[in-house]
Amino acid sequence: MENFQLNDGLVLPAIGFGTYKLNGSLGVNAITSALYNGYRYLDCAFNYENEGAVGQAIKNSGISRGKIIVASKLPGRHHRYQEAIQTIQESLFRMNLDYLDLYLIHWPDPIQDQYVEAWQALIDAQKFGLVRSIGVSNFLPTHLERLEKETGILPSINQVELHPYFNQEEQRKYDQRHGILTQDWSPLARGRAVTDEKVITNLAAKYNKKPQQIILRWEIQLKTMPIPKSSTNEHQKSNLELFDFQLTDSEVEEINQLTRSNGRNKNQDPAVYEEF
Ligand SMILES: NC(=O)C1=CN([C@@H]2O[C@H](COP(=O)(O)OP(=O)(O)OC[C@H]3O[C@@H](n4cnc5c(N)ncnc54)[C@H](OP(=O)(O)O)[C@@H]3O)[C@@H](O)[C@H]2O)C=CC1
Ligand SMILES: O=C(O)C(=O)[C@@H](O)[C@H](O)C(=O)CO
Repeated sequence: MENFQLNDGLVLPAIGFGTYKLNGSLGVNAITSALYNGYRYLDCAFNYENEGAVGQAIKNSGISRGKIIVASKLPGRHHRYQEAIQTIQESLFRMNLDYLDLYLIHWPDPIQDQYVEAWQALIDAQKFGLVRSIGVSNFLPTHLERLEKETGILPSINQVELHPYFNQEEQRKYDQRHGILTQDWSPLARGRAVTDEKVITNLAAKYNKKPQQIILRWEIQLKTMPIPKSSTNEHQKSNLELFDFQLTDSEVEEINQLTRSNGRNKNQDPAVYEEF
């Protein structure tokens, strides 16, 4: 599998595993199975209430801690400096880990407008050794510019909604220009009809692949990192089988053409959306 190297040196695999909705013992089993199937990057969040399940799955897998990249996210209600530090410590406690590999600000929540203070807390958490790398999620260029202006430090990652209906061309270019890796949430559009689009089914037939594999391969060729979630062994395995074929530039462009201005899944526009 190919790798990404972040602006602070941390190396990530080309694809990660999403854990939203994987909670409790069923969640532990699904996440353990993902680790057995070869995933080495787990994405979770304080708000998913599954950090305990992620920690348990890591323990159950028997894989050494240093071989797994673990990421979690700070919720909007804890953007104040002291609360942010305590929340990271609570994430570690829930996961039963000594350090996290990545911690992201989950949403900028621009109306509340405390994300620069939260960023200062993440910068310090990295200095304290609580986290190895710090990033953001759902940040627009205007939010990133403020982080740079007020703290001088840019994130290693920006995790944003990205799938064929919303390809994030502008944000991707901005991130790339600033040395920030774009990571794709809901890379399969959360199971929406995008897999039935003619351009996707035609490419699936051409390459003898599943529609989901065509979409994930397209995201990799956009130089972004998808983090698909799956509760089934079969889908987890299939979502990793992406490295024995390559789309042509014009095929990548054909998939890009599926993007539309209202293509977001739930219309969560970070310019106005607030999540606590
Ligand atoms: N930062 C943020 O604001 C956000 C972050 N995220 C992160 O991104 C991750 C991924 O996004 P998510 O919203 O979960 O949606 P995804 O786009 O990953 O889609 C998940 C859905 O696709 C199905 N699926 C997965 N693989 C296959 C396959 N090969 N064939 C058929 N169906 C498949 C799953 O079903 P099944 O389980 O049956 O396989 C599930 O219903 C989340 O889990 C979370 O970690 C998500 C939303 C927002
Ligand atoms: O899943 C996440 O990380 C979120 O940020 C949520 O907003 C999610 O997208 C959702 O749909 C909650 O209803």
